[in-house]
Amino acid sequence: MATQGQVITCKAAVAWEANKPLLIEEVQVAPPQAGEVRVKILFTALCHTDAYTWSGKDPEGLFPCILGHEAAGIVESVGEGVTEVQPGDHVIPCYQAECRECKFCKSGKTNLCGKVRAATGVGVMMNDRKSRFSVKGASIYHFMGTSTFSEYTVVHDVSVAKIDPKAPLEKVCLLGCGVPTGLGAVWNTAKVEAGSIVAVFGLGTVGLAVAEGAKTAGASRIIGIDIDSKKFEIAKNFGVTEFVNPKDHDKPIQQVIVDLTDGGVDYSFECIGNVSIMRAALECCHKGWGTSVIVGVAASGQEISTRPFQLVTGRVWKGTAFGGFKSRSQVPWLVEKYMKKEIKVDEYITHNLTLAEINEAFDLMHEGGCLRCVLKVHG
Ligand SMILES: NC(=O)C1=CN([C@@H]2O[C@H](COP(=O)(O)OP(=O)(O)OC[C@H]3O[C@@H](n4cnc5c(N)ncnc54)[C@H](OP(=O)(O)O)[C@@H]3O)[C@@H](O)[C@H]2O)C=CC1
Ligand SMILES: N[C@@H](CCC(=O)N[C@@H](CSC=O)C(=O)NCC(=O)O)C(=O)O
Ligand SMILES: [Zn+2]
Ligand SMILES: [Zn+2]
Repeated sequence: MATQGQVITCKAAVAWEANKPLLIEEVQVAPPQAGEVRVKILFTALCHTDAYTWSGKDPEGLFPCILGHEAAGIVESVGEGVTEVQPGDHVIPCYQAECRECKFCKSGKTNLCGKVRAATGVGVMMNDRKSRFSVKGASIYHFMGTSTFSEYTVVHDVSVAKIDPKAPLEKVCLLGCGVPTGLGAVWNTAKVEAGSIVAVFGLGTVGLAVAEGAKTAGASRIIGIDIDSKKFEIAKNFGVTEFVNPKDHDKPIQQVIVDLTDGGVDYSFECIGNVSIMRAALECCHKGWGTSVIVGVAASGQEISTRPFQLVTGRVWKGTAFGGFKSRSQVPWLVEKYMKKEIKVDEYITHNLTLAEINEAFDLMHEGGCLRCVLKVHG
């Protein structure tokens, strides 16, 4: 292949500073080293976590960087020792790696992987602790080990899932983050049983995927809570059976939910990233068994609190990363489920733009009508 082993110059959206508009730059992307894969990104969506890091509130946020972690593309070239993917394979980059060798992977208790996390948290590659991106000689940090707001990116081989080449990349890019996170929070982390009463706080993509997961798990009631009543109509399509807008009530929202459910819900999910709502989500759970799962990502310095009595009396607080899914093993399975129409994906895509329009796409995220905006990255 003509580009193999060569530096590729291409377009990428660079976040030079927190909160400053992203700039489309000519970026040099170095060839993949041992254990690395260079991917031509065809489509990327925006997730709220990109906005969070861009805002400057992420303690791991480094600038300048190339954000983006919910995408799909085609392998352009591979470094030495890479055996599981080859040029031409269709792939989804995975910010949650899966090496199958580290103590996390072998534990059978978690989907977290320790192989490359120390490097991805500081915006570099494991091999030489350097970035593969530069602009006019200045190094640009990677983000979450994926950096998909670029025409080409370099990822670790443990951070890439090979998928069915027949899958439409402009849709299945969503299986890189938000949809699996919501489904997996229900199926893997909470393990919701049929007949359960479920509360979902925040009806963005992640919260709606929680609702979808709860519906397929056979939940009897799925209560959606959001401050924007316009979300309620669309939420019905994802399985939400009842809606509560905290603005319509004088009582604390946890009391409203407890009163609605004869003592509290079996499972609750916080899909916003607001520590006060995390408390409410725990405290609306039923005494003795109610379990609350934290999905939302809260800003640096924010901490959760509740009376320990809430836990003493049987409520359980959990959290989830990528919905507990083992990325390389299970993302291809999620793609197959989508192809068989067993899970929704298209329904979460409300907007389509191009990489050049990325700042408009971020603006859309803050408007009520946007779930996921998919960017066409090339041409
Ligand atoms: N743990 C993990 O692995 C992952 C975590 N995340 C995190 O999950 C969260 C959700 O992501 P995403 O769905 O993309 O985000 P969205 O912003 O699309 O969804 C959040 C929703 O919550 C609403 N909301 C805001 N404040 C409140 C409130 N006080 N009470 C009720 N609803 C409220 C928002 O309304 P409005 O739009 O009007 O503000 C919005 O509808 C984010 O924190 C994200 O970083 C995402 C992916 C993976
Ligand atoms: N750098 C952030 C960490 C944010 C975070 O918790 N990320 C989630 C994925 S969010 C995707 O949209 C995650 O998987 N966490 C596990 C991990 O190892 O990062 C911060 O410090 O707040
Ligand atoms: Zn995400
Ligand atoms: Zn591992």
